[in-house]
Formats: sequence, C-alpha cells, structure tokens
Amino acid sequence: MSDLSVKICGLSRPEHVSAAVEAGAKYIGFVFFPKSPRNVSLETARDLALDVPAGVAKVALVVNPDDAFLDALTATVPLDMLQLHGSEPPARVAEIKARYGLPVMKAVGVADASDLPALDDYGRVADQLLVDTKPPKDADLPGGNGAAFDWTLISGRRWPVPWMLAGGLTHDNVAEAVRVTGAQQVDLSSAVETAPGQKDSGLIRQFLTATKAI
Ligand SMILES: O=C(O)c1ccccc1N[C@@H]1O[C@H](COP(=O)(O)O)[C@@H](O)[C@H]1O
Repeated sequence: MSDLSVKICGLSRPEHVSAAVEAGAKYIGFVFFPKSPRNVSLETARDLALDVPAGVAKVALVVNPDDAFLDALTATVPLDMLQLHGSEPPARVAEIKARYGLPVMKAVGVADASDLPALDDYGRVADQLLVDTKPPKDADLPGGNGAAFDWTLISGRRWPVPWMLAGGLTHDNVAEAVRVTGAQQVDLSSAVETAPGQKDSGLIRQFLTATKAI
C-alpha cells in the first residue's frame, strides 16, 4: 500500500469532492482565479468545504492575491492551507503566512535547471513547496495546463519542507514520476477531467487507485 498523499485540485461540484475523499485524497483544492475554467466563487467553495471531513485538507489556490481578497476568502471559506500559484516573492509569502495564520504552499514552475534555485529560496519561507511545470510565457493559466516537466531535473533533490509534485500527472505516468523524483505527495487537475474544468468521478477514482499500487 502506497503512502503517497494525493491532492485533487480544481473541484467545483459536491459529487467530485465526495469521489475524491472516498477514494483517499488527502487534499482538496479550490481554484480562485477568474481566467481558469475551474474558478469557483467564495460561496461555492464554502459549501463544498463544509462537506470535507476532518483529515482531508482544504486548499485555496490563489494567484497574486491582494489582502482584500484574502480577507474575504478566509472569512468565508473554512480552509487548511493557501496555495500561492502566482509570482508572489518570498517576502509576500512570509507576509501572507503571518497575516492569515494558515500554512502556505508556494508553487514554483520548473522548465530547466535555472528554475531550481527558487525552490531553495521559497523553501526558507513557505510551509510546503509545489514543484510544477513552468507554463509558457503566453499561457493563459499559470498552472493546470496538463503538461509535465523533465522530472530528472529534481531527481534526488530535497528541500527543508514537505513538497508536492505537479504538472501533467496521470494514472499512467504517476508511478514513473514518483520513481524518478521521490515525491511523497502529488497534485493534479487536468487528468481527472473530460474537458477543461469538467471533473469526472470515474477518472478521480482511477487516479487514486493507480497511486495505491505504487
Ligand atoms: O487548475 C487551474 O486552473 C490553475 C489555475 C491557475 C494556477 C494553477 C492551476 N492549477 C494547478 O496546476 C497544477 C498542475 O495541474 P495539471 O495536473 O497539470 O492540470 C496543479 O497544482 C493545479 O492545482
């Protein structure tokens, strides 16, 4: 039995939250980014979050948020973690941690070796790292594009905080991704959808079943 922790991100319907929780996901992610097909309102996220049992972390994915938005988010949605998926510098990560008292996971995009020092920088201030594929400069979304990076870039690398692997993970490639990187946590969105933003309970179960065989 695998000890791999799985985060299913970009959920917007109660049946998909239930499918993820029942299949063993340890983190549930809600996206607050208007350009994303997975964007949810504060009220939708609140209602979904209220159904998530203790022991499963409710994560809000935000992109370069200002304090006014974070004030409203944290006042409305019961959360266990903030995921910063924009270009927030380390000082802003530290400021958000201090202001809201929630653990912060910082996403860092990787395309080549020049992206790796940022992981050390953020590893000094964030509670967790999310090692994701760096999007192309002209991409609409800073993540959630279903594209993997060269996992050998982080093979054997470790940071002083827990970390998740993300970017183009599927039920077919997750075992190899874990073998190459040594990840103990993984995060995904696109591969458990039938179209952008359309989650599928069967695909969610299929992914979690695949991780149990690792
Ligand atoms: O999913 C989104 O719409 C999204 C929007 C803005 C920033 C990040 C987003 N998704 C995150 O991207 C990674 C990888 O996703 P995928 O499996 O490659 O689709 C994951 O952390 C998502 O939470």
